[in-house]
Amino acid sequence: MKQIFQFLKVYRVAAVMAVFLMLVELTVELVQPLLISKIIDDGIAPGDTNVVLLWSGVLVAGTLFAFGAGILSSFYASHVSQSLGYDIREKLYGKVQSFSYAVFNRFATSSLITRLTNDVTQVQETTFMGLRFMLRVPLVVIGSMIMALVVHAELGFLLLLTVPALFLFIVWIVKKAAKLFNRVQQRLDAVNGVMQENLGGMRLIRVFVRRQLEADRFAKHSGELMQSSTSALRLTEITLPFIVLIMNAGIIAVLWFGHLEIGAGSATTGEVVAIVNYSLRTAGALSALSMLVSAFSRARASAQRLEEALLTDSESQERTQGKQGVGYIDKGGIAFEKVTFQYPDTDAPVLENISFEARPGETVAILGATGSGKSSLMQLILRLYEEDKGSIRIDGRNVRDMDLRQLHDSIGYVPQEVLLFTGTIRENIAWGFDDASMEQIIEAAKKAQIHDTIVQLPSGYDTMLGQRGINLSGGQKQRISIARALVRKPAILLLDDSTSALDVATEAALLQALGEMSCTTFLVTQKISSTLNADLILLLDDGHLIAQGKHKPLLATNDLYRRIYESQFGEEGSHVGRA
Ligand SMILES: Nc1ncnc2c1ncn2[C@@H]1O[C@H](COP(=O)(O)OP(=O)(O)OP(=O)(O)O)[C@@H](O)[C@H]1O
Repeated sequence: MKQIFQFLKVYRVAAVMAVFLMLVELTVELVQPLLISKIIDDGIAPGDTNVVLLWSGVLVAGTLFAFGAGILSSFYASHVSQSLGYDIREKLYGKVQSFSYAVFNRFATSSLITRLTNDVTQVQETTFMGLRFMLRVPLVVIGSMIMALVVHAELGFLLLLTVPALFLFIVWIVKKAAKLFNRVQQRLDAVNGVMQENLGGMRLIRVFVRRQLEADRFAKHSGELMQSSTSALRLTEITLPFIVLIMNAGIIAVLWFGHLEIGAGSATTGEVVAIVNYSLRTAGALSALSMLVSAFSRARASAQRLEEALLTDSESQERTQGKQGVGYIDKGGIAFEKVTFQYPDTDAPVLENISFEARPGETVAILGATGSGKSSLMQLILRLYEEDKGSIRIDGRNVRDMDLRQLHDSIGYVPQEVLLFTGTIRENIAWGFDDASMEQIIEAAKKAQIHDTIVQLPSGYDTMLGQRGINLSGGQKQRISIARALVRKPAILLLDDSTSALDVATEAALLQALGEMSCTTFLVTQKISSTLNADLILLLDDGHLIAQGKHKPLLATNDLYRRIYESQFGEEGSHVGRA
């Protein structure tokens, strides 16, 4: 909670104003029963119309004043709570952006979305309620008790008996409910997770006839959410009837003893009415407290989840800025020296003792079975993860010493899973390199073999892409993604199985265009056709670099490479290839 309170500091003036105006409103409210008792005892009972008119006038003026103060207090409270929500969202979003890739993967995306939306809203709403009611409730209760004691000590004492017991009961509820609401938020994460997967994979779900199965999975998680929400709400909802029951018993006691006191001449009717009035106000305040309990319990759970994310370490300055603050790559020569890497929280390394050297401008093809570590190797070059042993050098400099931003600026990366955004094709190609001119965009699109396709579209480069590029074919998406990597003229180009959807002719044209560029290219591929002209082929098997070299020597000396070759070109091709 401490972190969240820090956010309030900026708005302390408005928060104080909200509370101050609420106090004004409250003071008037607390004096009202006293005025009513005066009207009854000094005006109505003796039949003095002037007294009735005078105090009624004061009562009406006070009520209007309280009304104005209440509205102004609400204005300030909503300003504070909405601004607070905005600030927390901003800070959290920035924080998530600053997570290292390993830390980012620790949080489920759906959980981060719930935190950024639902959890922030909970805190926001409770802050509003807090400013308006959190202080008001205890003050109404304490103020009513004091005023009741002032009006009539013995009858006021009855009120004093009931309130502490109720207060302890509410504290118990708050503690219990916080745990339950925490579970509600976790289950909400799960529902969001399933929803995200389902909406993202709608096409696959239909094709695999999994609609019913997925609907069942969703219903299961949604049912669990309903169950935990119901238990949490049930617990908080019993608070209200319980409070009303106890307070009504107190009011009956006040009326009973009040009538005895009036009979004995030691209390007036006005005093009994005033005490009943204070009891009713206390009951109202405690009922509001029961709603606050529910909101506060939820907000507490949400605040804890927000703080967990806010207190998670960002990527270190040293890691992002580099020890020497240098990162731009001149030539693009890459050397791996006995590199071993293991993902955090896993049992075994996914890459072991990898050594190779790619000279500037060379094309390196990485070949290997699925799961052999090809993508992981690329992630190490990008420094999304860092090696555990050995070193990676680019142009002779250890990547660990390089400025991460500059390093990424010098690398063009095309991930295995193409990600396009809602926007025009032009915007998608220029994404990450906003200064790109139209000529540069076209040049990149030509090299990526997608220019001819784009110009045939009715709106050309201004064609709007739907969500994730829904209106394009798989191969078209891949090529736009490649154009995006090329437009920045990178020193190093990493293509992670990015040509899988291209036909052989288009792929050959693309590789030729890439070969004419001066960048060092890493090409993860399953197709031997892509490796034929590579300067270096790395053959990975279960995290080990079992062979490296050019096509012909590998074909002649390595059994696995030859088998892969033969599986794609047939044995005939193998003899031709070796010749
Ligand atoms: N974020 C991660 N956390 C833990 N393990 C991971 C992570 N990413 C990948 N792995 C594991 O590392 C191993 C290598 O994965 P990697 O993605 O590098 O293989 P790959 O050769 O690129 O496979 P593919 O051809 O199927 O893309 C796999 O066993 C995989 O399960």
